[in-house]
Amino acid sequence: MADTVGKVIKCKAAVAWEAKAPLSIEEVEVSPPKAGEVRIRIIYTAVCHTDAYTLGGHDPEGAFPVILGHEGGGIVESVGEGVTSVQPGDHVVPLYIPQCGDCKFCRHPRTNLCGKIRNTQGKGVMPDGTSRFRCNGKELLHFMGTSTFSEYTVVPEISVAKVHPDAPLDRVCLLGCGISTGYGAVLNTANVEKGTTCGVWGLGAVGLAVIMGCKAAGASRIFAIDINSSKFESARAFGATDCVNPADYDKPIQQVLAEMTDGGLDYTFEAIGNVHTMRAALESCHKGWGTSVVIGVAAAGKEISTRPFQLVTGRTWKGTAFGGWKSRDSVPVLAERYMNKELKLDEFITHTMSLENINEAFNLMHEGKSKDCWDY
Ligand SMILES: NC(=O)C1=CN([C@@H]2O[C@H](COP(=O)(O)OP(=O)(O)OC[C@H]3O[C@@H](n4cnc5c(N)ncnc54)[C@H](OP(=O)(O)O)[C@@H]3O)[C@@H](O)[C@H]2O)C=CC1
Ligand SMILES: N[C@@H](CCC(=O)N[C@@H](CSC=O)C(=O)NCC(=O)O)C(=O)O
Ligand SMILES: [Zn+2]
Ligand SMILES: [Zn+2]
Repeated sequence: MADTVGKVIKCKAAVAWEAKAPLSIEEVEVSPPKAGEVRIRIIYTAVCHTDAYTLGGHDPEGAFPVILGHEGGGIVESVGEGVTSVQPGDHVVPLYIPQCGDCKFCRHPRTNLCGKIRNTQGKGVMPDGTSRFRCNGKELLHFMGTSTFSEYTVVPEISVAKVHPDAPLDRVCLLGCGISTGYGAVLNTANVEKGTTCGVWGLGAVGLAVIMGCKAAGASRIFAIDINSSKFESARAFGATDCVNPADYDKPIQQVLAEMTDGGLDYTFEAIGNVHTMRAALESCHKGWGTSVVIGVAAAGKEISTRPFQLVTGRTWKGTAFGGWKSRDSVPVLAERYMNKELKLDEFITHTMSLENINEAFNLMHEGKSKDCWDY
């Protein structure tokens, strides 16, 4: 048993004191887990565009000061009273969509949006309404129920997926968000069939994972659409058959794609978070049956629009959170798929750095150069 059990742990964390300011590396105090909670030593974390979105002040739920981060991999340090599904030493991935197994969402086969702790999680506190983090005498908020930008974090038991001990944490941390999301958007939310045509807007980690899913589903053509043509090489490596930069055309991308595909695509995915590309993705779907899936998270106040006629004439507009995966059940399975070489993770890692350089990781993400993963 670790000698930290039951005690406050002092460790390093990247604290977001306010929106639009760089993260600050601080010594923080992490309280022991209460009943039904798990304290995790985070070994690796990655950055996701959603961390930048919240830090940028675009999240209507964003509150500060906070410890961001939601793509982590770690080892259970200690557990609170009544925790039975994990124990100290287990390798785990924290989950921003929990799975209680009992709420009406968990019992419904068509959603993964467990509702058990959504209200407190959205307020940045644990289910009992309090925080486990303090810094310089001030309370810090949790983020997405995970707060992986800290060497130690505390999460509810229902927000932890136990993975195989041989699964490398520097890789499977990516299953905490972007890769699972893009891959699941294809396999769960859209249910892409063999031989169909697909298109994805935005070739960050999420968009590349969409391409990986489309390839796994047996799509006949996979269109990769981005305004940054330097992304096309990796898109092709993941399985894109056609790369299109809307800036190369003097007509709307909807029209370009309709001409290239005899009327439009069977499935489209928006992985940017821009309401204009969400509209373009919907309108690039084939009349009568095309389905478009919104993955990107748009800034506070933004709304989507299209002519209702687009839906009247048979297109479907859907969205996905965490790729529709029921999280505790699915993340261990995805980790096994990685270990069996059925799912790529290594190829998504562009940089490895230390926690001290986290602001550089955010800069690289803003420059469109990275999927970052670092160790502590
Ligand atoms: N629904 C869910 O559960 C989840 C949603 N997300 C959301 O998904 C989105 C994608 O995340 P991530 O892959 O990390 O993001 P990235 O920023 O890495 O990728 C987005 C890509 O889109 C490109 N792009 C920007 N504007 C346009 C445009 N107008 N037309 C075409 N391409 C464009 C960017 O180019 P450049 O780099 O040059 O800017 C970049 O290549 C984000 O909104 C994120 O918040 C993420 C995870 C889970
Ligand atoms: N807090 C925001 C919405 C942010 C959001 O949509 N988050 C996604 C995951 S994005 C991961 O990188 C999500 O799963 N949402 C489901 C949920 O219940 O939050 C807002 O208030 O608009
Ligand atoms: Zn994310
Ligand atoms: Zn539930």
